[in-house]
Amino acid sequence: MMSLNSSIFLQNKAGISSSSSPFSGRQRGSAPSVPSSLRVVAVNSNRDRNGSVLMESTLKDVKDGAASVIDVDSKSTVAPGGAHDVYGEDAATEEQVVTPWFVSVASGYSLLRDPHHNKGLAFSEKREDVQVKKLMHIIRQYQVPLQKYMAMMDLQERNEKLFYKLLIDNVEEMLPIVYTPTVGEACQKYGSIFSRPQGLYISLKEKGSIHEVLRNWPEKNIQVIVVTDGERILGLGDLGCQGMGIPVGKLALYTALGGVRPSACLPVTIDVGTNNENLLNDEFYIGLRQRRATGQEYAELMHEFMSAVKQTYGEKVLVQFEDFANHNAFDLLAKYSATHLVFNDDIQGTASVVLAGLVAALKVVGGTLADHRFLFLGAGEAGTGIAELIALEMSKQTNMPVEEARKKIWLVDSKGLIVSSRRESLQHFKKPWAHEHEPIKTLLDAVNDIKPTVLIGTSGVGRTFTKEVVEAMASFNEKPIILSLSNPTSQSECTAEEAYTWSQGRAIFASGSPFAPVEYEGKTFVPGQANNAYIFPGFGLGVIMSGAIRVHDDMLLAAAEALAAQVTQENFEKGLIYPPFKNIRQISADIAAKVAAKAYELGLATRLPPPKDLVKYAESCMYSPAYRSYR
Ligand SMILES: O=C([O-])CC(=O)C(=O)O
Ligand SMILES: [Mg+2]
Repeated sequence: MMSLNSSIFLQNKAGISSSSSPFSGRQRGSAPSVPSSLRVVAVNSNRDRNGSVLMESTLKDVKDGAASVIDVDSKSTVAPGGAHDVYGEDAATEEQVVTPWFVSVASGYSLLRDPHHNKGLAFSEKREDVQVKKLMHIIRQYQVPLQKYMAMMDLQERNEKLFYKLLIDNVEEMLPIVYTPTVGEACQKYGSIFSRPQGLYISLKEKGSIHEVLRNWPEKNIQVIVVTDGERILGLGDLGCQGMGIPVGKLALYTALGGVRPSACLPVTIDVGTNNENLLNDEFYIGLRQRRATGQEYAELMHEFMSAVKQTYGEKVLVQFEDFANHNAFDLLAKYSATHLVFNDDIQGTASVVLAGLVAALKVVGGTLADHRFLFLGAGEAGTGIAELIALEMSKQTNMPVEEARKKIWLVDSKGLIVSSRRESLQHFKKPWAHEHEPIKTLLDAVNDIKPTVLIGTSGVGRTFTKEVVEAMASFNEKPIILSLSNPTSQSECTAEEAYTWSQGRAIFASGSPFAPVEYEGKTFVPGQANNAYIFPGFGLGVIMSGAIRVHDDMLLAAAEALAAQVTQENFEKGLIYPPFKNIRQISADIAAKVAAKAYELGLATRLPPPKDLVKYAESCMYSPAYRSYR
């Protein structure tokens, strides 16, 4: 095995490949130490900007990214969004003058090639808006969503600020490109469309050296890691290390929707192999060609990763688990939630967004949570995660024990209704839902028997809410609530059009992936997008800005309530149970404030004293992609 240091190659949000990954042949040889000529430049640059010579002993700090060029805490109103912003740029207000530099001052050719600082043709004047317009014009000319995705990824590599400006200013149009559904297709074809590595790959071959691999990453002050092992990418199954598109996409939303600065975000894919035969036989597959490691081998690698993360980035780095298969997802969350700041987006983020939609929907259909009956198709991470959060909220509202609240919630899995006679053979996360009932095999029979008011699809299997199922829901509910949450669009349990048509326009419908508005009998229905993208960016911001050290369920409830409160009468009239994404940064600030307030209340926040106005504070922390003036 070649040395780890020799495998480093830095590019912006750089892909760094680890020694065993297929990219490792690209740049061998030199260790990643800073050439001495650059060190001299670093000294000079600091003499120029600060008027005094940097002490020799601080050179290493500069190189390691530990030295702060701008003392943000004391000189800027911008708080933790940039408090550890080594180069001061992300944290600077739009009016502040900053020096664009990494180890050396970037200028001329190197400045143009550095995506973090590049402004394209806008170096002489502030022409960012024109560039956004031009890029949108180009992207709209592509007919194929995957081409748009590739153009966006290319832009992210070339000009980071422009990428985020474009995404923020056109969020409703661009979300389906950089996120579900297109990101799903991108992951499936990742090997073929691959041009530059994004994120950090850690494979089984790095066992024993994960700490060193993490240290290869160019940014040192990481606040959020999104990590996957690629075993359950959306509803598409095992995509091995081609799942990297998901952490990259999720973190793009952390920045665009939640204002966490890009340099604080680290996408990670753990490569333990894949059981996907097509990928194993695909000549363009980019990961380890072996079947998945499991059991102790898997657990040890993950444990080393979790320990290395804490060792490298400290207690307060948020680790978001994403798209792990059920068994690992539940085990990892249970194992690390007491010792690390961890959050599972598929279990907890999805739960929070769905609870928010239900709380909002009750304003239309009436009743409290406890007055309703819930039936799920799918009893994995999302299904049981949502069910548990609903039960928790119901129990808080009514003072009934959570065990009682659970009895109003039924789950169907691939073997039928989950009932007590199946208890022995059930996976542990399904056991709390095994209620007393006759066995029922099919969803349709379960719907007709349980007569739910709310039907939620989390099965990862498309088109399972058939005409008969939706018609049955509409036969005993004036306004049936139907949520088709599986992603991407191909896996959605039914389409928006089917839900509205088969319920004669009475369904309150939302889906995980976006659907266009539907005309039914002269009325336009706008389906909401029940996707955790509403929650995790603001949730993460709230955690970071309060310095929270653990995630607590009450913080998820707080996020859900904050989101539900954003749905207006105007939204309801269109059939929406979520606010439009175009206001998402404001919504995220609000969610962040509520999550932070809860963290303070629970004694989990370490940034003291608490800011007086948490919403304003959240806003002040948010990264803005506007070009800065370079001197
Ligand atoms: O990524 C999404 O769109 C939502 C999600 O977490 C999943 O489906 O796994
Ligand atoms: Mg997910």
